Amino acid sequence: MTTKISIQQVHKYFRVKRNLGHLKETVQPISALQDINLEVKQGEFMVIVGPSGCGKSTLLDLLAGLSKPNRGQIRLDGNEIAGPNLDRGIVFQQYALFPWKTALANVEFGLEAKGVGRKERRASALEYIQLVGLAGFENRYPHELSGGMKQRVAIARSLAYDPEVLLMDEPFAALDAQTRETLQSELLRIWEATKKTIIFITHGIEEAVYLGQRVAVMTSRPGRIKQVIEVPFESRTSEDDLRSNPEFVKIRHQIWDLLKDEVQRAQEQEKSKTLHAGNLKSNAKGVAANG
Ligand SMILES: Nc1ncnc2c1ncn2[C@@H]1O[C@H](COP(=O)(O)OP(=O)(O)OP(=O)(O)O)[C@@H](O)[C@H]1O
Repeated sequence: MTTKISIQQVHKYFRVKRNLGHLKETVQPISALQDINLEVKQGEFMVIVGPSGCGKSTLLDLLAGLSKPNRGQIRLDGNEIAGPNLDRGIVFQQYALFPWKTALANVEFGLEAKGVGRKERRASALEYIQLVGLAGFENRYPHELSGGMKQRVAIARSLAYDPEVLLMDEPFAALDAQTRETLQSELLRIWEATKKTIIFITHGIEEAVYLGQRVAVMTSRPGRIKQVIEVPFESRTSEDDLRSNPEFVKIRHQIWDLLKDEVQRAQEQEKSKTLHAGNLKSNAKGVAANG
């Protein structure tokens, strides 16, 4: 199968200002991603899983073209990603819908950006509203829709302008467990129907194994790809209860084994960051009291 996205030796760091209390403010680089290498095939469903703060969203921003790597390259169909483009659709955790537009008008918006005529726009938007299971709700405003429905609109909007790749950053994380499971299987159905290449980011191991044909497991910060696990289920949508399939349970354990040390390390990083910030505060107070 042809390579759709190629990530080669990507490094990303941020410059962070540190106020050392009594000392001058300094700027330090924080390494967010280190030596990321990953190939995603045309039509593949690739899931990226990793502990909190490991750089998942940073990687997605690079793929979206919202920021640039400090080193390395990301290519789409062999061309280096130079910025945001309609060839990539993004779905975020927060629905990012226009509150003053109906569900249909929200979906049409992407088509407007692409210069599609009014009549065609409406027909196409209705088709996508139907694809995500929202027929009958097209004239509702976002505040009249549940969280799951809003996320369906967001997915329809991203699909409507027919991107090559769908980038999804924890799109179901804010939903309740039942809605999340429903949307996971809906997404698989949509993926099978549209044959899009999907890169899906999550914290959830079960979600990763359920959705991904392959799951890339990341290390704690600086994020690297620790291992890529194949999930060899032919058709996820035709299996009744995939989650209790022994192979599913085995892969879930395998990923947890890879992740648990990383999660612990990420928690320790978080703790020391909080402690450090606390010390700086009390240092600064001490200086103020002494001065
Ligand atoms: N603009 C920025 N400036 C400075 N540091 C940043 C910036 N964006 C991200 N970081 C840092 O880079 C690291 C990776 O952040 P990122 O949001 O990509 O992680 P994540 O894996 O998506 O986290 P989460 O799962 O909690 O959403 C974190 O330590 C974060 O604090």
